[in-house]
Amino acid sequence: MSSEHFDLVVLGTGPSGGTVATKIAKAGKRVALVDSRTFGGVCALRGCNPKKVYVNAGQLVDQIHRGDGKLISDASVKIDWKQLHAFKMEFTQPVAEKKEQSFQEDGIETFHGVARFVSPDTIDVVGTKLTADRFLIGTGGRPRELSFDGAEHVTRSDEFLELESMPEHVVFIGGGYISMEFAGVVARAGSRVTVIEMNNQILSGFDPDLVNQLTDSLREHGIRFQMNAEIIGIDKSADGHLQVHLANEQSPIVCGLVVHGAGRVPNIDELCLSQGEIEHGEKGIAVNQFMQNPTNPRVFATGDCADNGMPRLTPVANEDARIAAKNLFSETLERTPDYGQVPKVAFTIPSIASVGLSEEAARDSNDNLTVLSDDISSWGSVRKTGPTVAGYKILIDSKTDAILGAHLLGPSAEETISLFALAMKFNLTATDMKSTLFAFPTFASDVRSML
Ligand SMILES: Cc1cc2nc3c(=O)[nH]c(=O)nc-3n(C[C@H](O)[C@H](O)[C@H](O)COP(=O)(O)OP(=O)(O)OC[C@H]3O[C@@H](n4cnc5c(N)ncnc54)[C@H](O)[C@@H]3O)c2cc1C
Ligand SMILES: NC(=O)c1ccc[n+]([C@@H]2O[C@H](COP(=O)([O-])OP(=O)(O)OC[C@H]3O[C@@H](n4cnc5c(N)ncnc54)[C@H](O)[C@@H]3O)[C@@H](O)[C@H]2O)c1
Repeated sequence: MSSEHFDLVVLGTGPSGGTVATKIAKAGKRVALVDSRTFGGVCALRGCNPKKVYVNAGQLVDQIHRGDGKLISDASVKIDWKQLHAFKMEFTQPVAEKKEQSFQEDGIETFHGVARFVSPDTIDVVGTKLTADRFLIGTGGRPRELSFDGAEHVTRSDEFLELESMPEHVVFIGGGYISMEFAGVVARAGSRVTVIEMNNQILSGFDPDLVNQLTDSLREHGIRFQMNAEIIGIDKSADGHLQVHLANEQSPIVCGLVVHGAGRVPNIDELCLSQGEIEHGEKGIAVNQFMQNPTNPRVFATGDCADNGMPRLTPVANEDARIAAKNLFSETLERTPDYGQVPKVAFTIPSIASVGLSEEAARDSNDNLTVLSDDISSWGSVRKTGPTVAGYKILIDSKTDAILGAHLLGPSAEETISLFALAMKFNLTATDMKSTLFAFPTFASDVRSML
């Protein structure tokens, strides 16, 4: 059994682990990098990037259908899942090899297999022992375990992204990011869609009024919602159909595919963290403001597996990585993350976005709240794309003119929200934004009219 010593061992090659490994290796340290799956992490291989290829297809079909008889005269387009999958592979296929090669060119030693702590300064990777002065854990997240009978029939998001055909009826469990992004594409491709949500609202982190506006529009596009629903089991019939049984419903929902969109949890179960004396809990690996674990100071954690109190998104993982890289070998720990205001976007069709406080939180914390909001489906910028839904809600402190939160729905909401994130990070007031000349005609130029 071999054993090697490194300055730093990094677990996970996603946006956070990969970045830290590269920065520290470039600073001259001896670095090992381990992943249990192909190199590249969730975002590049099984998350943000491949997902966006699918969303682009759904948006394209949507825009063509909306423009029928207005912008164009023949809207006969369809999604070919086999072709779409092949196009997605153009982006994902080269990642693993290119990434690993690039890590090795930076002098990083790469290891494949599940990493497990055997002591506070040693991990085991399929029989090889790696000891280190520092460890960076960036093992990300995984879908939450589902506890009902027949959960093995549920397709996870990474498996969904490998499908080359889509059945006539698809059921999504949960009405969060993953379900609502995929559901929009599947519906635009012509399949029936049912979303089963345990709560009374989908997309819980977004503005409820805009979510209602979006939900009404999704219903018009044939997406069916079962709210406040509890799945008690899934059966597979002899002909391959799945039957989803809900509490308080006599007949099961019959479909060809059930997709997991019921939340993700930190991917830490296999790490044997207790053997490494690493404090952790349900929300992930404990970290202080320097991204360091309080019970094993050799260990730092970043991204989706870290209990950093932040949304589990790539920009957060990147910021964690920036800070961990500064602190890992620093004699004085002083760098802390500057997350600013993290913009959130669900790439629904059209997209919904949010930054800063919700209306409820702004009301609780501010006596001088002004709420600017409207349904802007009839605005020229929106109608020029063909009819769709759009709206906004902007929260302002009427005394200081500070922007407290911004919530957008509609074409380009995914881009426009970052203007608000920038304004809020650098304390621009509502008047500052309103007095800025934005290029016209663009969705950004609508911001002046919103304020
Ligand atoms: C379908 C989907 C779509 C998403 N879309 C977006 C989006 O549009 N925008 C956005 O900001 N975020 C999105 N996310 C979230 C985003 O992917 C994550 O926040 C981000 O990837 C987290 O990065 P990370 O560095 O924490 O680790 P990850 O990217 O999760 O990578 C972790 C790596 O660790 C490896 N690993 C796990 N356990 C071990 C072990 N024991 N030993 C060795 N290696 C291990 C894994 O194989 C993996 O490669 C999406 C997620 C999903 C699932
Ligand atoms: N655009 C993006 O930034 C993006 C896209 C995809 C994923 N992500 C990340 O991945 C995470 C996971 O995504 P997700 O969509 O799986 O989770 P989510 O947390 O966004 O939503 C999960 C939903 O499932 C519901 N739910 C949970 N268990 C259920 C059950 N048994 N039956 C019915 N409903 C149930 C919840 O009430 C919730 O509405 C996100 O929180 C986000 O951090 C981000």
